[in-house]
Amino acid sequence: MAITAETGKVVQWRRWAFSNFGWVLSNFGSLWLLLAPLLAAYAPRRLFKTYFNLFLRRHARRLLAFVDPYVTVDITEPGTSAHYSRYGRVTEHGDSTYEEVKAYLSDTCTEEARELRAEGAPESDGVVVSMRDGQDVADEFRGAAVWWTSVVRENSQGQQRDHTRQSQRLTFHQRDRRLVVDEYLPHVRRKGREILFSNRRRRLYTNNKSSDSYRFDYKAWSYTDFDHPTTFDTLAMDTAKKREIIDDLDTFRRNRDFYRRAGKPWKRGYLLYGPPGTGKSTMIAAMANYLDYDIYDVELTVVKDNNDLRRLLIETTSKSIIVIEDIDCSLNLTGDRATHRWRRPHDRDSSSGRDVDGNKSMVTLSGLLNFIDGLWSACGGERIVVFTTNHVDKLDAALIRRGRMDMHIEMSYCGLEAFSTLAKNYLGIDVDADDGTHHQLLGSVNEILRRESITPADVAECLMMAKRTASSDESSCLETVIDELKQRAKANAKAKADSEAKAKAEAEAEAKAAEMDRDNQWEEQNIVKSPKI
Ligand SMILES: Nc1ncnc2c1ncn2[C@@H]1O[C@H](COP(=O)(O)OP(=O)(O)OP(=O)(O)O)[C@@H](O)[C@H]1O
Ligand SMILES: [Mg+2]
Repeated sequence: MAITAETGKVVQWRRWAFSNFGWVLSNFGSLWLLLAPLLAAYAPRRLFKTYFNLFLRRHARRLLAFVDPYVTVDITEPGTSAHYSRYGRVTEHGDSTYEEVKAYLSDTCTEEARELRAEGAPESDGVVVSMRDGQDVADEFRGAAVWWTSVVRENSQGQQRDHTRQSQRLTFHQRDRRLVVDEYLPHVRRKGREILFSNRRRRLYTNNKSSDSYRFDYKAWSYTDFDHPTTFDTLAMDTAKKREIIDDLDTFRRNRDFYRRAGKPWKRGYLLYGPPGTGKSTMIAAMANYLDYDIYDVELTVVKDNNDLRRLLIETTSKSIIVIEDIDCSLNLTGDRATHRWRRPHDRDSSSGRDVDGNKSMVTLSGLLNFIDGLWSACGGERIVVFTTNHVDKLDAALIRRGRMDMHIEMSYCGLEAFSTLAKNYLGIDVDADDGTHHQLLGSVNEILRRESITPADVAECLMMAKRTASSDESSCLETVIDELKQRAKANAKAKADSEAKAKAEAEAEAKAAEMDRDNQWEEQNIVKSPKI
């Protein structure tokens, strides 16, 4: 039988008729009712009344279940103390079921409903379409038919509109009770949450100074809307490597039940390493856009101690990427785990371990390890942790071991595949689809990229220059790009030679200073030891 709102109406009608019929039967149709005067005559009056009532009620319930096998559940709008959370409107107790059900119905069932209502979505520019009061829609779950009705209840405080509470009423056959309660309703909530989540704007969070936590309006995180245009399509890197990362993210996202079965918290760590300008931050944006997650960008230097770090973690939501950029710049690698302090050489007084504001950070390496995979890290689930670094060899092995940082991704210099993505992004030239027209030019590009270490950021800059100066002709565009790449390679080589020369000069100066120190010490010792004349 096709399940429609009409069928739902019939069920509602039958339900009404049966329930009244059932009441009549249970009160007047029972044999016990006929025997009641006899019993009343011989049994003590009070006792008779109590037993008779109990008996009637029990049997009335059974009879009702027989003649009216339909059950209803109301999911009522939260009270006036409700507010909006990340997933929609919730009460003080954080119950967002009503909003989740509404979102589910707006997506799944409204095709059938003819009278709809539209409201602005709380966290996006979109609208939430829901059923008008009194409308019915049918749904089916694993062969069980259910009907949803939107109903309005007048609150006991008055008849004004302000005091009405909206409910979504679910009707189903009582034989499906377990299926509906244990599986269908959780399914509706999950789907509704997903819909609310995909409709909202994504956020980029950063942590506030924990030294301000005494302020009454202190919040651990501040945020702005996250609107980064990068996707995996525009990310320039080796295609096979990109595919591997996307597959890994998919596997992570899909395998909630696997993580539960395996007894592992539902989270995954990625370590992105490589020279500056190879796309580590860009990769994080692509991941967030692909997964539709928020980003929590942790600035460790303003975190006071391990407790504050833990508090930051607790205040993150699931479906998020927690990022610590340039982790090598924050970590002081001397000392044991307990005394590893986080500091940036340029903004800390190294003798006191204080930041520029004089606040002492007590975050230790073990605090950070707990942050990543301690007991607290399991709360919420569905989290990704990303570290970026330019110097992977400087990091403590415990920090990046597999299990903490599950996947190590090297972001490296630009190759021809990455170039072809960038050429498409910036110039609209599809190098892959080239029929041989630009064979020679591409060969030159390939040769330069193989010979020189040019980062995707540098190539992107060259393409921008070419776009500004060259004509729309593809060949002349590519020629300009080649010129730019050559110049860039020359400039990089010069910068490299300069920095090597500078490093060499500094090393020589240090060696000279050390030698002078040694000479001075030797002189001092000899003067002291030589006998006075
Ligand atoms: N792989 C890439 N794909 C696309 N664009 C890239 C890529 N790498 C770099 N870019 C471009 O270069 C700019 C700088 O890249 P990004 O900030 O991601 O580098 P990074 O590796 O994070 O550098 P750093 O180590 O200095 O933080 C980006 O804004 C982007 O335009
Ligand atoms: Mg970066």
